[in-house]
Amino acid sequence: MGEMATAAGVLGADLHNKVNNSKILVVGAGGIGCEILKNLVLSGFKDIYIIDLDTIDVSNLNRQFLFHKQHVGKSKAMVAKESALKFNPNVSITAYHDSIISTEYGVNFFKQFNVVLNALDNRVARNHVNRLCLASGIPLVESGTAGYEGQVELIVKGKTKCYECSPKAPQKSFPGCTIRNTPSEPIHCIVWSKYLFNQLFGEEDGDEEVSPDTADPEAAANAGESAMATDANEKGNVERTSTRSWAQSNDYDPEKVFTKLFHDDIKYLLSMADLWKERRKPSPLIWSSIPEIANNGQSTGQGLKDQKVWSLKECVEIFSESCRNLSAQFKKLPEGDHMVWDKDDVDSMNFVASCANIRAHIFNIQRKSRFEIKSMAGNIIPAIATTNAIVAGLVVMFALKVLQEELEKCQCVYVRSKPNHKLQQIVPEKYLSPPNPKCAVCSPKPEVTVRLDVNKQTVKDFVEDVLKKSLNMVAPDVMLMPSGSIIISSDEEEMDISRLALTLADCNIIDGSMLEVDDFLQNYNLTVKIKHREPGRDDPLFDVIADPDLLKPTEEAESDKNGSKNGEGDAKGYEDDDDDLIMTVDDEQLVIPGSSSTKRKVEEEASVPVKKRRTGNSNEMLATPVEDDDDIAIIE
Ligand SMILES: Nc1ncnc2c1ncn2[C@@H]1O[C@H](COP(=O)(O)OP(=O)(O)OP(=O)(O)O)[C@@H](O)[C@H]1O
Ligand SMILES: [Zn+2]
Repeated sequence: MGEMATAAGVLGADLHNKVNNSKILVVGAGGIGCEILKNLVLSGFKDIYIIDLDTIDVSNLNRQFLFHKQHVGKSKAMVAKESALKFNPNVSITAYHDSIISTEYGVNFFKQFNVVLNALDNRVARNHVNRLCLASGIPLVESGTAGYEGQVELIVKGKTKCYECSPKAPQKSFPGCTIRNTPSEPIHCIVWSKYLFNQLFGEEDGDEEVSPDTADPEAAANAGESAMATDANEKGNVERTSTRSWAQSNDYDPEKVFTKLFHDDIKYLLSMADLWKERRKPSPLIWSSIPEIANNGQSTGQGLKDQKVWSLKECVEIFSESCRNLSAQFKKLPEGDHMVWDKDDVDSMNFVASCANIRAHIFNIQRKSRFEIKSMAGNIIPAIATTNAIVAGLVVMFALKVLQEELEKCQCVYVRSKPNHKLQQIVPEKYLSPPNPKCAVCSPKPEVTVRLDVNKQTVKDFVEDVLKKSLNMVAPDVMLMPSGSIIISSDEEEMDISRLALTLADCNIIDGSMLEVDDFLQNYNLTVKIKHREPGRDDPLFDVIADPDLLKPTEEAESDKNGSKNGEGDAKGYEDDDDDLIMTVDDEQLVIPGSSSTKRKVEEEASVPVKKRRTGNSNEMLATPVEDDDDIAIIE
């Protein structure tokens, strides 16, 4: 009784009633999701669905307060439900231990809710929920945090921009040649070491080669001339059956592995002389005479072991030890099974940190502490419980406004690490951001151009890399227009598997071809125009361009690459999928929809009043007169 009266008292009878009768879906039961669920239960929501695919890890316990030690290893969704019910046993909570990206949760599933609240940690799932909410016409409250920064926004089809309206900063990826032949930054060595882990102990992936790449266009002229080059195959990989079988046949002996990777392969690279014409040469290391190279003044933190930069000798010792431990673990696995790299596993992390530093030394790159490597390798920004709590509070406030049909009050809100000049740390935008009319997802007739080499791209890579990884589809069907001939069918029985190995050109897909792509799971149709292009050494294998204006060779389009990189072709970077947050202060993200050249960052940096600049903007809603000049307060 008392509880009911309190809730109605705070919300008012009308909203209280709406809250009582609404049905809500929470996607994700992690840092933000737990907070949201608690807020919903305490605000009087009575019918809540929650879904999470994961189980509880020890590292979640510091901030995901619905979970305790005894829950480690159990389903997040199920435990979150049980814990939240303790606050109010009269609430109905339906929990799914499952991925939201599965066929069961299609448009009809989404349609039963009044509002969907995202509490996810990766772009793939966020894009997917975005599409399903657009397709089912259900409002979506999207949220994310990164350390002290956070963001909450409402997405309603036709009224606001969608999650995919503005291009996200491309996930970092590096050309294979840089990783394998010519690293120049610590991250290149870290990525290489993670690949090495997978080649030796993890899931072997042909895109994660660690041996010298003799097909490097920069060295093509003289690759293969050295005495050692006899074993290079036509794909440019030094033939050693596979790195793994080579290591296995040598019983993972640290000295042999070391010599192969850090001496022989480096000698081989040196033989590709063209690579070193304008670069500093790498220096091969000899196992029996590792030079004494100490921390040489690099930052050593405040004495914390993890924050010291290991000496080269220490690196080699740690490499040996972790290599031995990992191979012992690996041998215990059933035939065909493999390990999964985990930043929190001591040996896995030590292996990557030591290999990265040894390689860095060889290439004259600064070595890093284990701590720094861990955050780079895991691509981690530590989660802050308070930011999650603030964001989750805002999410539920947004949900209340949606129920009251006050969409105009749901401007995007930013939580900032430092106060702005008005001393605000929780900063709303002044207006709802309108949809981008050229959005490849929510515009009335979505269309993109994909530039690639039609003679090299295989159908399989087109599906996996372009349609799935870059355009985030789940089960695409592809028809070549205007004939309507089926190139790819998501129905396995209909699909001619032998076609996957063909190139696009083999299937008559050439420069200027038009494809109709349909993902029935997402209710998403997209027209894809193909533009033939042969990528250079450091170019991604393909790129996706949503805004046709960017293709015109005008000065502006050339000088402003924003928006031209919706998807990064070479998706072999160091990104983990649970890393990208919607909030960054990277100007890549700050593109105003509909305008290819105006960036908010630019607006703030220039002292020209925003009002003035806005009038020149082609976009109707953004051109609305503003009250004062500092309306958009997001920018660092
Ligand atoms: N496709 C998906 N379907 C359902 N839940 C998902 C999906 N993708 C991610 N999630 C869940 O979203 C939640 C995001 O929470 P959070 O950002 O706190 O991550 P975490 O994995 O709990 O912590 P951390 O990544 O910091 O170790 C996670 O519990 C994750 O399992
Ligand atoms: Zn959109």
